[in-house]
Amino acid sequence: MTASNLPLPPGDFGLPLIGDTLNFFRDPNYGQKQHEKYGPIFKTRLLGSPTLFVKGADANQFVLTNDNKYFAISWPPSTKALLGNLSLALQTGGEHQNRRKLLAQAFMPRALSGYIDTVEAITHSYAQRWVQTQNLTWYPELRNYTFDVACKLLVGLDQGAQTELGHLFETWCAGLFSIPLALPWTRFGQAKQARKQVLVLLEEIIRQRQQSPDVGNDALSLLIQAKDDNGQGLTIDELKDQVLLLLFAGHETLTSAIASFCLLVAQHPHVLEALRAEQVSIGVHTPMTLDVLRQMPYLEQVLQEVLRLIPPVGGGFRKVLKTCEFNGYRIPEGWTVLYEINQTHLNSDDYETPADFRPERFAKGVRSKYSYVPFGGGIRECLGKEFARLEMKLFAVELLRNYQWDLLPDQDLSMVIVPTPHPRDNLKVRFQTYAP
Ligand code: HEM
Repeated sequence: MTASNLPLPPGDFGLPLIGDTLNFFRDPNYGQKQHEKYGPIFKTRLLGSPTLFVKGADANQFVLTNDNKYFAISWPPSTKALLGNLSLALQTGGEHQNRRKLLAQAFMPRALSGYIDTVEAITHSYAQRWVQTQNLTWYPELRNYTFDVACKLLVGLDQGAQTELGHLFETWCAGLFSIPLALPWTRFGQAKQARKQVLVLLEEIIRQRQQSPDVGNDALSLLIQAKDDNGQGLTIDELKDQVLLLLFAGHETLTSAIASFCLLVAQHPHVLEALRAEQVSIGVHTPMTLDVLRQMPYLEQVLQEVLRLIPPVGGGFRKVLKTCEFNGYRIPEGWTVLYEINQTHLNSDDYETPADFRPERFAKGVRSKYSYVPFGGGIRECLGKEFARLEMKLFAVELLRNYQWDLLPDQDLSMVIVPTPHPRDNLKVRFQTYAP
């Protein structure tokens, strides 16, 4: 039997045109409920496109190892327009591979080692401010923190969140997943305008850097000098789009990840106690190095479990390039597929009591590569994965060694999922210095 004779997966297209779009965005448990009804693969309609939701290690492997053959990355029209044509996120095939290799130079171990001091210094200065404030609404602060780190490490800019670039970047971000109607008062229109202004500022930064005798030691300096296999460097237009992508890709995701770490650890005092004990056993190391950071197995397990239980990216969209078969079902050309990271991580075949926060479950590593995919996989696996893990660890180490944070009463800790998971009341805490 050929793929075109096979049945379509079960499911319901919902309302004409909009299908189940509203339920998908409004109900954090939408995927889970539909899977309970239809099994590990179901069809519906999202943003006008017939869409298949798939979860589980086999489905992830099928989608992620067939990028370029059966599938291609897919973004909503607003995101495409705001990222720009020269962004790695939109590039495909050989061009994507070539650019990925070039950009990866900013995330090699040598580059990462050079970022440690900067992350430590920014984390320390934010933490000192939080001690002064004591009672905090933490999430917006954590967003400023990750943006400051990204600005400094990517383009050498200090206190990025307070700059014009920071303000414009917020307006740009707000339009990324919006209705693509470019009018002066729409979110998309304002974001397009902000994109133009952001690109002007990035161009100024890049030109100054190119003319300066001091090349700097941030990602931009590496990207300005980087060459592909043909000896070609990035043009200024491409540099701008790629830097904008990197600023975006790491900002919301990392904020969500460190906020979830703070929340889950505050809710599980025995985990906090074991984390602190591990830090005591390691002792003080100045300067901190990648090697020392590798000697923290329990912290590693905790961070893995945080990204399992509350993955910052819930899944990835792909367009079907060619009709194919999965698990006896037809996957028709032109449809959209969403591989679901969050639902995969809640699979009880791979994780005992999957809803519980139990870092020890990772003591023996992950069961299979595709059952644990917080950073995706295959040729589009997160480019900033090692950088993200480094920043999460440095942030955690600074807090575990020196501070105490307690959740304030009377707050709504239920999760908002869009654009990335965070507590509805933005995580209110009492933040103090810690003396063992
Ligand atoms: C905890 C933090 C992060 C998480 C959970 C995360 C997750 C992901 C995931 C799931 C993908 C693949 C999406 C897909 O398959 O469609 C991805 C792609 C990507 N990420 Fe991350 N990410 C994080 C941090 C970062 C950071 C810090 C950077 C860079 C500074 C970054 C840069 C990228 C880029 C450039 C891509 C696109 C790769 C490509 O298309 O080839 N990410 N990320």
